[in-house]
Amino acid sequence: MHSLHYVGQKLHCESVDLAAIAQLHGTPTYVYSAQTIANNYQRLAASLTGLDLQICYAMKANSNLAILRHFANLGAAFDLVSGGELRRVTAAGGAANRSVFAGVGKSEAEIRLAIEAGVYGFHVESEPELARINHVAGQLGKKAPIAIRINPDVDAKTHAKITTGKSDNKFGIPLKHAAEAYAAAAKFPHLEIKGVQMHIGSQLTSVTPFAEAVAKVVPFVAELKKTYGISYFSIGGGIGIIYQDALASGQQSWWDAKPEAERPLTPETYGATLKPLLAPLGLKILLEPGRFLVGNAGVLLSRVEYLKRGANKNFLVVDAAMNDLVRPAMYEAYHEIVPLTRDSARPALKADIVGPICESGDCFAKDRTLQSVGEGELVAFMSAGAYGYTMASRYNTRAQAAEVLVSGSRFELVNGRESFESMIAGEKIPAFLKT
Ligand SMILES: Cc1ncc(COP(=O)(O)O)c(C=O)c1O
Ligand SMILES: N[C@@H](CCCC[NH3+])C(=O)O
Repeated sequence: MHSLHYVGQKLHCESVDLAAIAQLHGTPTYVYSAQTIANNYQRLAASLTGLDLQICYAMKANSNLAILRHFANLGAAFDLVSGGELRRVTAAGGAANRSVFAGVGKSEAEIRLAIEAGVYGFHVESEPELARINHVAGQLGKKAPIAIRINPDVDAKTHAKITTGKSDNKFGIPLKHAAEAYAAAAKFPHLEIKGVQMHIGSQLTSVTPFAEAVAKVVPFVAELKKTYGISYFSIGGGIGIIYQDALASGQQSWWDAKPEAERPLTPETYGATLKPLLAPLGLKILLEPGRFLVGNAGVLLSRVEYLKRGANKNFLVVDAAMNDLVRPAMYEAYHEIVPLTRDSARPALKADIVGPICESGDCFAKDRTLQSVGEGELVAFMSAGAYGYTMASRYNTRAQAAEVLVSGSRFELVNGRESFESMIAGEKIPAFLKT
């Protein structure tokens, strides 16, 4: 469920007409719904009541400071993957001491920053990393809390580029080597073994791989509790969202019309399936959802620049591009595209929806049929709240988009459109080129 819906013919986010935001702040602009995020968060937390639960929002999905503060207010901690993300948590007023630090390539400087900030746990991805964390903690005269990321070798049945729990992915330590890794960790004087972690992939639309992975590692987790007295098990993130039919799925009626067996993965199914596997462990359970919490809470607003006729198809050239939203180019991802003002009396148009960047891959959709769009009109790319702005680049010297947060009938710019001056601020012409 989400808060994007038509009021009459105008697409709204909560009570705000999205066209008013586009008018005021221009396009391309990301818009997020605070209400949808809160609903997603509370619904997921409710599905696991009874467990000692901490949601660590995977901030790589959307790390705007306003979004982070919203999560902090809701009681979330954070799953972070870089020193930069840690600094964002602090800047937003989030709790670093309840947050966890993942990633295969943590630098010494990042480890130092995280120990000083008092992170809850380092999610360690290799044996050399154990040695490095121990070394830095020793220099600081501290003990660093760690959990080892287990790679359970389970097929997440998602896009090949976003699966992480198979043995040929770079993530985690294979289950069969994990006992040895923990034994190695126990020997380091500046490490405190605190937990265990796994994350099998992103955009999972069935609960089966989650259940398979949890069931596979639970016996080992119970062993760790006995041997090392670990206190937590992080089962990662990965819950998928609806990309096709994104707009309609915001309404209860869409769900009611579907037979139970055909409903996409819900937090209720996720919770009901995993709770019986996790509860007997008697451990704190951490979840690291990203996309599920923010994906359907965001849209990317864009304006149609041209309707161009090709030899055998139409091209709708919009002012957003792959630098703003790279998912279609990178994963062949589907994003629903809808008009901000609908008019069913107008003929439908079939076209490729493309951006202005000089790459054939700068294509959001092929042969898509859109209702009521033409030159100068506004469209929304649905389900763009996760891995949208955070994956943006400046390719073709395109400024990064603006971001707006909506709450009820209020909205505020939470990141202004990047200026040309700030894009080039770090660049300079060296003396030897100056004549
Ligand atoms: C360690 C870790 N935790 C959590 C996530 C969040 O994933 P998602 O946005 O699919 O929930 C990711 C990204 O896949 C991750 O690498
Ligand atoms: N960035 C990806 C998901 C990868 C998640 C990060 N481990 C996406 O847009 O779907």
